[in-house]
Amino acid sequence: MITAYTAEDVRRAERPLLDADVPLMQRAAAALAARCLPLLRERAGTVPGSRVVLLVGPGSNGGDALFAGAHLARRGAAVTAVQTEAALHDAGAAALSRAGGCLHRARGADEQTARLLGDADLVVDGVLGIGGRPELSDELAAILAAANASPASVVAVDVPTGVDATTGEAADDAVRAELTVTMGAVKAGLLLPGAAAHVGRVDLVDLGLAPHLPSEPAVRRLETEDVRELWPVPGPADQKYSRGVVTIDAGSADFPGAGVLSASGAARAGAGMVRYRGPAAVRDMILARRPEVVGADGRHQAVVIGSGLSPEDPRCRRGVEELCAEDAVGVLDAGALSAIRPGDRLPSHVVLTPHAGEAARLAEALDLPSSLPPARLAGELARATGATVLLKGEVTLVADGDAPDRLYSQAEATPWLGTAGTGDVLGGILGTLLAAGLPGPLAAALAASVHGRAGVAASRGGTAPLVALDVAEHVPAVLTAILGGAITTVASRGGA
Ligand SMILES: NC(=O)C1=CN([C@@H]2O[C@H](COP(=O)(O)OP(=O)(O)OC[C@H]3O[C@@H](n4cnc5c(N)ncnc54)[C@H](O)[C@@H]3O)[C@@H](O)[C@H]2O)[C@H](O)CC1
Ligand SMILES: [K+]
Repeated sequence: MITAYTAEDVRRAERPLLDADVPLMQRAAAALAARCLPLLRERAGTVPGSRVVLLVGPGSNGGDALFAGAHLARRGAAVTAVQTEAALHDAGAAALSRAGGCLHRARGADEQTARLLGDADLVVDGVLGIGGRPELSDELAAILAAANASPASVVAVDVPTGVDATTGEAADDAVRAELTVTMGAVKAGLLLPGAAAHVGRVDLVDLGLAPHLPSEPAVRRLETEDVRELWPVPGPADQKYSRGVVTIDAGSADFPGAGVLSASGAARAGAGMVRYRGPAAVRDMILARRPEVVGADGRHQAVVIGSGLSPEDPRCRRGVEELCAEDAVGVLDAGALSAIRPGDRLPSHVVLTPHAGEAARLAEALDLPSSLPPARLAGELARATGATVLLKGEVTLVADGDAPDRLYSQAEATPWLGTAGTGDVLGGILGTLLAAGLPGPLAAALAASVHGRAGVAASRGGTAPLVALDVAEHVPAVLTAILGGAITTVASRGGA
């Protein structure tokens, strides 16, 4: 699991170490230089004679870059620091000079700055770190635009300049890095939607901050090993009812396919049983495709309501009222989201699954500001309803209904998933995880992760169009790749 923290959390965690004279900046710079070396070798062939440009701002972020530049200069690279402001980290600048590097004071993207950036093999962005605000002066924006246009590899120090370390809000010209080397702790903003196009790979440098960070990170991201650990795998004593029964209440005369897609997502994610409740015509269509679905309502552990329903369909409001019960477990999607009214209180095992447009409409219906950045919007919707909110997008966010400021952020998805019906499949996968007993926020993050991976697999690694049903059909292969080892162990233990 990746855990990420606000800029304030990180500043607070650094303080005791700085007070104890722990040389954090020297460690950060050495680690940064070590990560730059392979990129330089890849780009320029060898380090001696390669061209490195450091973009250096007024604060400690510039200090990191300058000390790292000194390391690279000692390895034979030609290092020039392009200074964006008069103020500079003095000790860092002195170290770079001693190592043979040069300084250039930029005035916007002046001729020399443009030439240096155009000829560079590697650009190190040390303009602003956690002290940076995303509003850029015209001069700075011009320098960053020239860096982004350069053919060089771009490495951001701590946070790409122009990206807010806590919220992820990004200026248009914010640095677009291939690699972000982040210091001490992953910054929350690096995992949030606005930053996604800017951060590239994120590599954490351990500075010993862990004991000083808060126990609750601002943002979490599940990784492959978390999916392996959390995904419900049946044991020898399990049977269909103990694994979990999901009822699908989706699909209507106009959108019958939503029922098929939602039921397929649930079935392929490994539900003990999938039931369908809804019009006979939709049921028959589901059964023609998925004979394993049970066409009669009955006991279940979770219910998925709303995909392929118009907001006026009485099933929507009925579904919301059903899930307002204290012990309710389920998913409200699409049409059912429009049936939520101010004052409805849902438990956190109920997950709302809006895309951006649905989230904005729901916010309006609940008298909340609708133009908030995604992380705030997800949190406010969770706070207002009590439900867990899964806000779909390139980066999917999950806000915990019981602790709305606690977020999960999952970024496995491919843009090929932007096609009709993939959200219905997600609702089904999520229903299965809820029916298996996972808590709302964890089920939502896990569903988003596996759905995204299934999208990548269905689009052959992001190289081909997919249809929504493909996503459901690829869930087992994704799980095989992740769980393979773990399940073999269980099976051989059972058989021995
Ligand atoms: N604390 C440590 O010892 C360590 C820090 N590391 C690195 O330090 C930076 C944080 O450094 P800080 O000096 O606090 O902030 P910045 O370098 O980001 O500079 C802030 C500086 O810039 C001005 N400013 C802010 N926004 C703008 C803007 N949009 N345009 C122009 N100027 C702006 C602001 O007023 C300040 O003067 C951290 O990120 C790490 O890189 C080490 O890594 C670990 C030890
Ligand atoms: K930076």
